[in-house]
Amino acid sequence: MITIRVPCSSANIGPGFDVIGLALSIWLELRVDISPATASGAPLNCEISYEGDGEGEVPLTADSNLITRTALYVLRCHKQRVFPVGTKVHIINPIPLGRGLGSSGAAVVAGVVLANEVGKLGLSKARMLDYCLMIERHPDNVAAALYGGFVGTYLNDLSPEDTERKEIPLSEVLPEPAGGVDTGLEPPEPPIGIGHYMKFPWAKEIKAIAIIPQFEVATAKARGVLPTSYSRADVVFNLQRIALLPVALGRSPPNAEQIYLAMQDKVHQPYRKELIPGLPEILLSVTPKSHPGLCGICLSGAGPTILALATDNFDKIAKVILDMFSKKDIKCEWKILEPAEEGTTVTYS
Ligand SMILES: Nc1ncnc2c1ncn2[C@@H]1O[C@H](COP(=O)(O)OP(=O)(O)O)[C@@H](O)[C@H]1O
Ligand SMILES: N[C@@H](CCOP(=O)(O)O)C(=O)O
Repeated sequence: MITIRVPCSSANIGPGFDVIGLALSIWLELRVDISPATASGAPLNCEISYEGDGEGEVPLTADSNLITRTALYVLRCHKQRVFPVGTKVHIINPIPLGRGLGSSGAAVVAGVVLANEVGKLGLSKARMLDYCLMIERHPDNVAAALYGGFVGTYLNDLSPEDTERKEIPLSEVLPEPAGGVDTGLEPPEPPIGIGHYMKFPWAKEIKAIAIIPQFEVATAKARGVLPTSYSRADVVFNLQRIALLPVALGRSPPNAEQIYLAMQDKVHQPYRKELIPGLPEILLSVTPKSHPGLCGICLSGAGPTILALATDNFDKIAKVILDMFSKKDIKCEWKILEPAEEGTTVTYS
């Protein structure tokens, strides 16, 4: 059996829109078995079972499920049109879907790693990141999930031909359904070295409180509400804060005032308030002064989860945010998470 574990992630951490990612301690797990002797004749040779968040909703056919569609894309780039005979993939997913905790990033990473394992492709993590970026086009979640920890990411300036290849519509990378109409053509291969990352230190005292509302916001929708251009003042505001953020979050003991300031944003959070009732009030009123122990607060990824970074008083901080959502008739669950330093792992038993 091959076990693939991929952590969830919180992207942006305030000003680092599409740049900063933090891998956190909820893991998507795949248990993969290849036994030709017990092959069930499943389409594309892949039988899928699923438990956890999304059970009953997430499609379980290899050409529709995001994890196996991604794996098929990578396999087909390597001239393998189907899974090995008798492939069984059991998916255990505790990452809440559509809440800003990187469920799709984790699914894409899991799919690329699945293809690498079953196809015996021998891809490096750097090359696997290229494949992830052909699907999940912002690097913050996938780099954090693949490499683990607190990361800064960037995309290379590619040649015009490579840029064109990288921007091929998603429908051509992952035709829907992937295996339905198999044209036999090779899918578009990713250019080499699309994206890169750098790991930042993380102060051991800081934990992440995730307040997870019981409604979904599709990342595509939350990107659709953002403007296509910004004022110089707003860009400079974010640059000034993002320059401080990795230093402030790596310094031990943490300085809450510095972290709070470094987590302010004018690029995405203000525009997403229309999708998340109560967001501006929560971000403005929960501060290190009013709530000792709090270091900083932001929207997690595209939302609706709120991420509060804190060193103490976790229950009190969570409760005040739960109460504010409750006034808007929004129920939430909450969890204390820690950085997942290791990133994606593969084990064999
Ligand atoms: N484990 C999974 N298996 C299959 N599909 C998944 C899985 N996790 C996420 N997805 C897909 O990704 C979608 C959520 O992606 P997205 O809107 O980007 O939100 P998130 O913030 O959770 O990444 C789900 O609705 C589902 O289609
Ligand atoms: N930078 C992206 C991150 C989306 O993260 P997700 O966890 O909501 O998928 C964005 O802000 O759109």
